[in-house]
Amino acid sequence: MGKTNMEGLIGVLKSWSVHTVAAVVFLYILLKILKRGRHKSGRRPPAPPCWPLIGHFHHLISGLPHHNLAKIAEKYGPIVWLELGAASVVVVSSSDIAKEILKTQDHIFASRPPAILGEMLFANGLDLLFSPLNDNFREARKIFTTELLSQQRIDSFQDLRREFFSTTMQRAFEEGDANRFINLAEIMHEQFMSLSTRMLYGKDGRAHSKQLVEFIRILTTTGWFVVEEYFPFLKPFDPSGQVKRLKNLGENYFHLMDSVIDQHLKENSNSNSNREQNFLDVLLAMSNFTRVQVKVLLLDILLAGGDTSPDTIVWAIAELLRHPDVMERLQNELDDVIGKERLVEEEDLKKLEYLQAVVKETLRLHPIGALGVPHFSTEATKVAGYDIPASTRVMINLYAIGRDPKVWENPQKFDPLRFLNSPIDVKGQHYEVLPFSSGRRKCPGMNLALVSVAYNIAQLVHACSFSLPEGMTGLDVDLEESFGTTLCKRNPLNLLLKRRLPTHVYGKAGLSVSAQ
Ligand code: HEM
Repeated sequence: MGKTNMEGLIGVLKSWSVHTVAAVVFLYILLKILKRGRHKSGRRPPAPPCWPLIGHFHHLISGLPHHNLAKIAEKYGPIVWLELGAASVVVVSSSDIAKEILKTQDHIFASRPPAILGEMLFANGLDLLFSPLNDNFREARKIFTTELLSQQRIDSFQDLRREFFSTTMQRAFEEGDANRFINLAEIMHEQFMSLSTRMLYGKDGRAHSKQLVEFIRILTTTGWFVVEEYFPFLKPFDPSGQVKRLKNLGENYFHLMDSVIDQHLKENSNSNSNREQNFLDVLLAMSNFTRVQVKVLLLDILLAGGDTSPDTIVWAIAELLRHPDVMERLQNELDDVIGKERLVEEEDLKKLEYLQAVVKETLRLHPIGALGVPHFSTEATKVAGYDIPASTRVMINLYAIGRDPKVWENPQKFDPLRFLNSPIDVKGQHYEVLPFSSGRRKCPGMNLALVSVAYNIAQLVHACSFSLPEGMTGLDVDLEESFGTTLCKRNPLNLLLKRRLPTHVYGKAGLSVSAQ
């Protein structure tokens, strides 16, 4: 829910006539009375002051939502009750309470609330990301974890990752040779989009389909905040225009994927080769999956697996540029373990302890899913001694948890040393740092993300030297955030990339080696 989205809400409110306002206020009061009847008694978590009609929305109007919610938590405590229009929301900002939600009471909180985005683009939550806790969830999760994201499958994509990183590096060096800067996020997004579609259906979607590239760009850059989700009685009138926009976007995607699937089936029937099955083959062979379901499962990966790793890599490089001592130590580790006569390989990653610490520290400070994906309670329960009714949305402020001063010493400081010789990991067993969340809904792409992120950072730091635009030093690299599909760096990180190792090393790895 970024600033522009809140401006959208204000715009919608401003455009209402007196009659509309009166009708809405009436409906609001009615809703409140009904709700009070439903949640008769109980001790709710503390709540900041609330306004009629919009509830607590005004606390989120300016600034970034995860920052605002962290400030509210500082004042009202680690579990807070918010009314956002008609939706009841609990926001959790401490590791202890996150553990209660994601472990002790995972069976109650592992569902998803209904969402307009899920309805319009994901066929009413027929995918995994938006699916409530039901048989569809269990089946989708199983197919992801066994057929696409298992360790064996991840290993089988190693050559692809090497190939696509080489393409990225080649392009960056060509630009560097011509003294042109590259936007790191841009080339990383391109790499991961090509990689995702190759993993999913064996084709480089970026190279093959301009429409797909455009669709992903629109989906990830436009606001996801839909006013009507919080004021459901407005949905038929669609005052923000978001409902129609998402519906059109969904229809475009389904159409686009139809042609990808048709083409895939045609090529399969024409080919007598015994190529290995890809994920689309597996999905199409599932007799109980409809075509719509196949399309929304593919969209989960295009979306959840698309920007997440590249944006994390950009954060890591930005932090390394701001901390030359950390950059130097990482380069020294890479030079000691790999040497300067070859490029990094994925087998090297487990020997690179400091690199692993850099990855963890980046994820602690910059969890790209800052507020996770909303959870939803399926029955009434108690958390931290408070009564939480059924059908309550739960947001876990993963960003605030990673920076909790009660847990982390000097929490704002980028200091990978805190993870060296420490048992704390980022894989969901230690609730002090939860970039991938934990429990039944934990990110199923975690192991793939961890290897891809570590590999790309290692390659960039070992094989490339970075220069910033003239007059800039590392300290001028800003850490301003943008809150959208991912919590990414707001301003582009423009870099001039040159070769750091002897030229023949790149030649041996199949890259062209024109003089610098
Ligand atoms: C640095 C990279 C990534 C981070 C930090 C990250 C983080 C997250 C988080 C916080 C969630 C929400 C968990 C919850 O609801 O409690 C999530 C869900 C999900 N992630 Fe990731 N993710 C990353 C990369 C990936 C990748 C590479 C893929 C797939 C290729 C992926 C696929 C998914 C899916 C399908 C879900 C929905 C799971 C469900 O609803 O059961 N993610 N991720």
